[in-house]
Amino acid sequence: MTAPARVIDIENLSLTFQTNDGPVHALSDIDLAIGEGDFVSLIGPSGCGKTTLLRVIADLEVPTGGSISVNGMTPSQARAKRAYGYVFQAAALYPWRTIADNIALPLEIMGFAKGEREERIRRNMELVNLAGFERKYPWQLSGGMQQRASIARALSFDPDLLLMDEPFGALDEIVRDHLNEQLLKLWAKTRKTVVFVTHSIPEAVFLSTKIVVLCPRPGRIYDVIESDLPRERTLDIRETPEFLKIAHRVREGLRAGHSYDD
Ligand SMILES: Nc1ncnc2c1ncn2[C@@H]1O[C@H](COP(=O)(O)OP(=O)(O)OP(=O)(O)O)[C@@H](O)[C@H]1O
Repeated sequence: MTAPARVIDIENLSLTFQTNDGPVHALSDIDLAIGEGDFVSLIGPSGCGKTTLLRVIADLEVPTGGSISVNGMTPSQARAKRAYGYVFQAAALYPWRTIADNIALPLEIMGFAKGEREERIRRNMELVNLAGFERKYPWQLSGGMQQRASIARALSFDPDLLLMDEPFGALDEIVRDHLNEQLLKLWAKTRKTVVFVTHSIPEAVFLSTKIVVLCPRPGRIYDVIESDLPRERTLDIRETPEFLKIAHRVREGLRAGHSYDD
């Protein structure tokens, strides 16, 4: 079996923000390889650079040192080629547009013809189990449904890479569990590569093929855990010794990198 192609290659990457209070070392000495079809979670305490790392991949921040390639290109080339879809913590849907019209937005910007737009809206709404809600407005949907709509929007132009910044962080645990299961099914069906930011240990372990534990000041990688759980999982897996072992290692990493002075 050949090794999966590299989608993201990060070497010795750093990013220092210059602020009025002096430099902030948001990322330091980051080395990370993400293969095609991987589901990678970034987990760590507040301020350890999770969002900054995701934004570097998305070309929304420019590193101050080291190198990064996305699909073999610079992040800016990858962004120009629409290599990724981005899902934010808040669903960020336009309240004056229907769900279908929100999903259509990137397609309109990219100049897709009307028929193709409609087909993609239909396909992606089905993928996130929102068929039938096309004409609703975002405020008529629950928080979980809104997040599913924003995932459909990120997938509408069929990027190979999905970047997700704590998409389910604001939802209650039962809804989050349900969306985690749906996201895994969607990942299995679409074979996307996913980079997912979370604060939740069970969420990271349940979803990921690889878990990256970060620690702050400066933001750096403390541990990278390759999961040996089967790719097809249901929530019951959280009771198994294999799951608990990985969760334990993540917790140890978080504890080691944590400062209780905050
Ligand atoms: N534009 C910016 N200018 C200055 N400092 C910044 C900027 N963006 C982030 N930072 C700082 O960089 C560090 C990392 O921030 P980042 O938001 O990436 O952390 P995080 O791990 O995603 O945190 P959280 O879990 O709270 O979202 C923090 O100290 C933050 O204050």
